[in-house]
Amino acid sequence: MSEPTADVDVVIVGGGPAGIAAARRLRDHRILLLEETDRLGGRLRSEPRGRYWINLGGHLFPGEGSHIQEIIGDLGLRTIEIPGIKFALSFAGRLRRNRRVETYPLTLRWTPRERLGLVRVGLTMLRAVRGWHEAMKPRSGETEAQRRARVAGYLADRTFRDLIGTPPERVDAIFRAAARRAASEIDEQSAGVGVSLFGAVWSGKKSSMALNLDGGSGRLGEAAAADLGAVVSFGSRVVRVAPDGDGVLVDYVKDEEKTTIRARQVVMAVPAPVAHRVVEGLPDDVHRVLGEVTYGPFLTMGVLTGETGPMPYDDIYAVTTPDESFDMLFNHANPLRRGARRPGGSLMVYSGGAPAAELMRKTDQEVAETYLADLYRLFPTLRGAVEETVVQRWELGNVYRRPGLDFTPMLRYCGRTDTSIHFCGDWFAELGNMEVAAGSAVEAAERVDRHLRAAARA
Ligand SMILES: Cc1cc2nc3c(=O)[nH]c(=O)nc-3n(C[C@H](O)[C@H](O)[C@H](O)COP(=O)(O)OP(=O)(O)OC[C@H]3O[C@@H](n4cnc5c(N)ncnc54)[C@H](O)[C@@H]3O)c2cc1C
Repeated sequence: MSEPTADVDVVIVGGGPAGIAAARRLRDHRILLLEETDRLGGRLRSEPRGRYWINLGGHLFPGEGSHIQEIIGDLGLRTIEIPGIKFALSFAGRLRRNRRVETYPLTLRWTPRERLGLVRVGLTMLRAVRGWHEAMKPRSGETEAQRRARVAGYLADRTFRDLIGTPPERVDAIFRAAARRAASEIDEQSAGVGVSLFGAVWSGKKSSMALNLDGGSGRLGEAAAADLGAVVSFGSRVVRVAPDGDGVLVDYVKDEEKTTIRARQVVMAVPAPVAHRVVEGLPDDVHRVLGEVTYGPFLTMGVLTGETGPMPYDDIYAVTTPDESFDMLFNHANPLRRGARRPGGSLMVYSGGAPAAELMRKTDQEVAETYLADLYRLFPTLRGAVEETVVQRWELGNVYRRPGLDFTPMLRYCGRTDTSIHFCGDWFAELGNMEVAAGSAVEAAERVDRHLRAAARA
């Protein structure tokens, strides 16, 4: 093991959207970004395939005025509008499309008992979503971090199951599939998490789910890596972060060799369980919070297709599929479907929560066979058109708030001015997304910047 060297102002651990945002904000200092894998982007991942891309991770980008849009613009990238239907529903053998999403269930054939159950849960949800929209509005004098904490507290004292009760099985199946967008089950996630999933979808034109990154979400990490250059060290797995006098020691393993570097400040831009494992010397309550943040798995499969004519899903971007082995299907070629229909296409299917954990234990080939069997049944014209499948396992797929998590020790810690280890990431929200990751990273980076400037003046 090499001797510690007092080398840099800031070490940033993790090169997902949070690490990228922090590195860009701190690039005027001497920084080093340590990333375990051979790429930046974290859970935003896609691979180019000709004019299409295979998508494997996050893909819905926030709009104008967001931190992510600022990064995208600075890097010379651009988001593109998704023209297609964002919330089709395939259920009981029929594909529902084109109507307002909240009315889909009303078009299904239900028994009187199911219909009554649906109306009951529908009214509960309408009230709760209205409350969520109210909670989302910024209040005067409030910082973004304070607003985020307040929204995370919305209906955080009970599970989503507590809120919706147990509706008849077929009604429940729709809610279960929708809830798995939070990589968890209805009885695991807080009611606020479940409601936020529906709130984002029921926002109509204001929906936050309307943009893709041109060329695929993987372009963000590629462009950021090119832009940051030599300050990124790939293949560098951080194994220990420990305060040391007025600095911090960071141990990392690269090419099987352990190196220790000394930094004045460290930004931890990794999932909470990783931070919990590697960071030492934290106050007990902060360490405990890191260990209590909950994640659920996502299993995704990208599908490259080579059809020569139109497909029944060409005008759709997303379909919820409660009857299938996957929870949702995305048509990643939809944003490119303007003008004449070009041959080929790209789809992604995913499972979240308990079914994802179960299916993840199978081999890639078994996963592909399971997913493809359902895809072919849904869209028989796909048979013979699939050219390639890529299976991706995300064990820490998404973070979701469980009822009862007291996040205040972490927020109090972030408010301190005497710390050298800072945290950011999507786990600062009740439900992970790239904008929270970037926003919390900019806040952490600003604390670091203030600290370094104050130290330089002293
Ligand atoms: C299938 C899927 C779909 C999603 N869809 C969307 C979406 O449409 N819109 C949206 O906003 N969000 C979506 N998300 C969530 C979004 O991807 C995350 O919220 C976001 O990537 C979080 O960014 P982050 O930087 O906090 O963490 P991550 O993206 O997880 O990045 C963390 C980085 O740290 C690195 N790392 C971990 N441990 C170490 C270590 N010990 N040493 C060094 N490096 C380490 C990792 O390799 C990784 O690069 C989706 C996620 C998945 C999996």
